[in-house]
Parts: sequence; structure tokens; C-alpha cells
Amino acid sequence: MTSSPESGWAVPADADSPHEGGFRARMDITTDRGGPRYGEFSEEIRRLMDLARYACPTPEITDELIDQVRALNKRLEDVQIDEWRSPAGTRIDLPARGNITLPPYEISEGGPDGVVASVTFRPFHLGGNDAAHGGHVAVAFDDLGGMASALAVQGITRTAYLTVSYRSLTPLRTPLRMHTWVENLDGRKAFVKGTLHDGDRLCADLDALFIALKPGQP
Ligand SMILES: CCCCCCCCCCCCCC(=O)SCCNC(=O)CCNC(=O)[C@H](O)C(C)(C)COP(=O)(O)OP(=O)(O)OC[C@H]1O[C@@H](n2cnc3c(N)ncnc32)[C@H](O)[C@@H]1OP(=O)(O)O
Repeated sequence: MTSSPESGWAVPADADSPHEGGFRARMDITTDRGGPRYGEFSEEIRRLMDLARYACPTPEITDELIDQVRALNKRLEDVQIDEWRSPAGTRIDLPARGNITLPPYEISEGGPDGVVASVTFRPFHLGGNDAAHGGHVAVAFDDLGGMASALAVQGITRTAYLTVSYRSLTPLRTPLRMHTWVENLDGRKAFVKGTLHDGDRLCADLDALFIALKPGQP
């Protein structure tokens, strides 16, 4: 296991984790990294973010919390690894592939007709007035649009542009339906559309271009 740098920032890949540009020489998609309770761990981190977002601690409680979070961070520093082998992003059995930085989603369909997922914006995704932040809506579209284009080109793609039109407020704490699909495939260019609905109500839609990476392209 790669040891953590002093700073605790991301760990670079080493010879045990080969990849070529944006491509992975070995697609290490797993369901066991981090152990059977890793999903529970991710959910507790999200809960921490939710609670921190709306917390107003006294100065004494802030002092106490700093010590506790520092102890937790110290524990996590001991188990740092590069992005290619971390459970976050590769645990396909967990919401949003176990990636705690994404709005949690669960995929119900994925194929030539695109990707359909249930996305729930958490309390910590607050933009204002109990609605989701537009940036977080764009993150969900980027990931699920990227997935629809990856399925269409059967490879890794990168976002060239991504335009989100916000049609009505996106609620927090509510399972929403996101659909992304490739409208037109032109060589390496996948033109992607998407919608986000709360029941019958359209919250936002997507117009994006993803480009299939060439072998070795970073
Ligand atoms: C665990 C397993 C999971 C698996 C699931 C994975 C899902 C993960 C999902 C995660 C998803 C997260 C995803 C993310 O967040 S990706 C992160 C955000 N995106 C980036 O950082 C991308 C930065 N940009 C680049 O790297 C390059 O510019 C790219 C790669 C995009 C193109 O540079 P490249 O040198 O390769 O190609 P090219 O320049 O010859 O262009 C090629 C063609 O495209 C046309 N073009 C280019 N740009 C634009 C534009 N802006 N508008 C209109 N057209 C544009 C261009 O005219 C040309 O057309 P044509 O002349 O051929 O007709």
C-alpha cells in the first residue's frame, strides 16, 4: 500500500498501478475494496457533511470537533492510495461508484439508450432556499453524461463543453430521475442530452459534448 505524503494530499500512481494517459491499462473495478462496510462509511461521511453544513457549534464545541476531526483525518492519512486503486470511484456496487464527492445516484438502466439514474441531492448540496446548488446539478450531469458517452464509444471520454439549463428548482432530499443519452455520435464526438425530473416536473436539462480519448491521451 502506498504511504501517505506528509501533507495528506493525493497520492501519485506507482508501477503497481499502471495506466496510459486517461486510459487504465487494468480496469480495477471492484466490489470489495474498503470491505463490506465501505458503503456505510461513505454514508457516514455524507451525514457528517450534512450535519456540518447546518451546524452552529459553540466555540467550546468547535474546539472539541477540531480535535475529533483531526484524529479521524490522521487515521485516514495512514491508508491513502492512488486514485486508480481507491474504493471511491471504483466500487460499482455502491451509489455513485462509492465516490463521496458526487451526488449519490443509483443506476437503473445503462445501455445504448443512455443511462437512467435516481439522484438524491443531500442537505450539504444546498444552494439556497432549500434547493440544490446549480454546480452540484452540473456535477451529476457531467458524471452521468460521461457514462452515457463512455457506453456509446466503449471507452473513456472527456467533457469538451457542458451546458445546463435550470428550468425549475431542484429539491434536496428527494429521489430525482436523471436521464442522459447520446443524441449524435460523430467519430470521437458524442453529443449528449440529459434531463433531470422531480416527478413530472423538469428541473434541468443538459446539452454537452464528450470526446473519446485517444490511447495515451491524458
Ligand atoms: C469504474 C468504471 C467507471 C466507468 C464509467 C466512467 C464514467 C465516468 C464519467 C466521468 C465523466 C467526467 C468527465 C469530466 O469531468 S472530464 C473533465 C473536464 N474536461 C476536461 O478537463 C477536458 C479538457 N479538454 C481537453 O482535454 C481537450 O480539449 C479535449 C479532450 C476535450 C479535446 O481535445 P482533443 O485534442 O482530444 O480533440 P480536438 O481538439 O482535436 O477536438 C476533437 C473534435 O472535437 C471538437 N471540439 C473539441 N472541443 C470542443 C468544444 N469545446 N466545442 C465544440 N467542439 C469541440 C473539435 O473541433 C474537433 O472536431 P472535428 O474537427 O474533429 O470535427
